[in-house]
Amino acid sequence: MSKLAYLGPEGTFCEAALRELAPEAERLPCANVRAALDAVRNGEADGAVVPLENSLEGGIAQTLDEFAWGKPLLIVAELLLPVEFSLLARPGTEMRQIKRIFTHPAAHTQCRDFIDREIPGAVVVHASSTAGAAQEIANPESPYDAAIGPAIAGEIYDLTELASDIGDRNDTVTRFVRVAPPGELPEPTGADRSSMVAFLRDDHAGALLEMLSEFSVRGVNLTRIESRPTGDGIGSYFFHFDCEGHIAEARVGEAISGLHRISGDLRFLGSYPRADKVPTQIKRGTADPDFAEAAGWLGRMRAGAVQR
Ligand SMILES: O=C(O)C(=O)C[C@]1(C(=O)O)C=C[C@@H](O)C=C1
Repeated sequence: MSKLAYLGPEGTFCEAALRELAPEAERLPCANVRAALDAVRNGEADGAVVPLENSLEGGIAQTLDEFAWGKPLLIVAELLLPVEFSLLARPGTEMRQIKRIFTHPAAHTQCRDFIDREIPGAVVVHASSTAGAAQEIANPESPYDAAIGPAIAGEIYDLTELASDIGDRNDTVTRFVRVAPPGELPEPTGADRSSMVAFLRDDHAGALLEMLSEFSVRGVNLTRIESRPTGDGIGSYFFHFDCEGHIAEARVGEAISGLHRISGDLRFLGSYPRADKVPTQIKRGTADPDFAEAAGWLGRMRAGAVQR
C-alpha cells in the first residue's frame, strides 16, 4: 500500500482530494506544503497530494515555488475539487461574539464578501490549513472565535457550523496534484496536461513572446501561465507553464525542447492525465504522423532526393 503525504491535519480539502485520488493509500498529514513534499524527497512517503491553483485565488504560491526551487519531483495526476466553506465555532458561540477568525489565506480570499457583510471589522489571522484552524478553535483557550473551513472539519473537531457555503462564489474549484519521486511518466491518454517552469537565461525584449511562440507555432494550447518573482530584485521573474498534451507527443515534445533551448534553464514537472478528461484538440498538421512525415521528407531532401 502506498503512503501519501498531504497538507494536514485531518479534515483539510487536501485530505478530501487525496481520498478521491488514492482511496486505498495510507495518509501522512504534514504541517505545510513543503513538509508534505519533503516527506517524498526524503523517502518517508511514496508521494504527496498538494494544492496547485484555485479558480478564484489563482496559483498557490507555496506549491509553485517548491516545484521551482525544491529538489525536483514529478506530477503524476491531478484532481479538481469543488471547495465549499463553513464558518465554524465552539458550541455556544454566537455570530455577534466573533471578533477573531482563523483560517488558511486561500480560504480568507474566497470568503471576503461574507466576512465584510456578516462580521465587519473581524480580524482574520492566517493558519497553515483550514482544518488546522478548526483544530485550534476547538481549544477553549484559543484566542480565536471562529474558523473558516470545510464542514467536515467542523464535525471532526466538534464545532458548530454557524453558516454554510459562505464562499464569494459557489462554483469555486481547487486543482490538486499528486506528485511522485522522479521516475516513469504516466502513459499518454489523449487527454493530458504537461507542466514546466522556465527561468530566463537573459532578459531581453520579446523573451516571453519567444517562449510562447514555441507552443503557438506547434498548435499547443496553454492552460496556465504564471510569473513568480525569482527573489533577485524587482523585475526578475520566472514562469510556470501548463499546456495541453503529453511530452511523448511530437508537437508537445518539440515545444518543450524549444523552450529548453531558448530559456536555457527549464524544469519539466511532468505529463499526466487531465482531471476533466477533455481530449486534446489537435490542429491540422500538428499530429504525430504529420511530424513523422515531415521528418522523413526532410531526410529525403538532405539526401538529395528529387522533388516532384
Ligand atoms: O487548508 C486546506 O484545507 C487546504 O487543503 C488548502 C487550500 C489551498 O491551499 O488553497 C485548499 C483549498 C482551498 O482553496 C483552501 C485552502
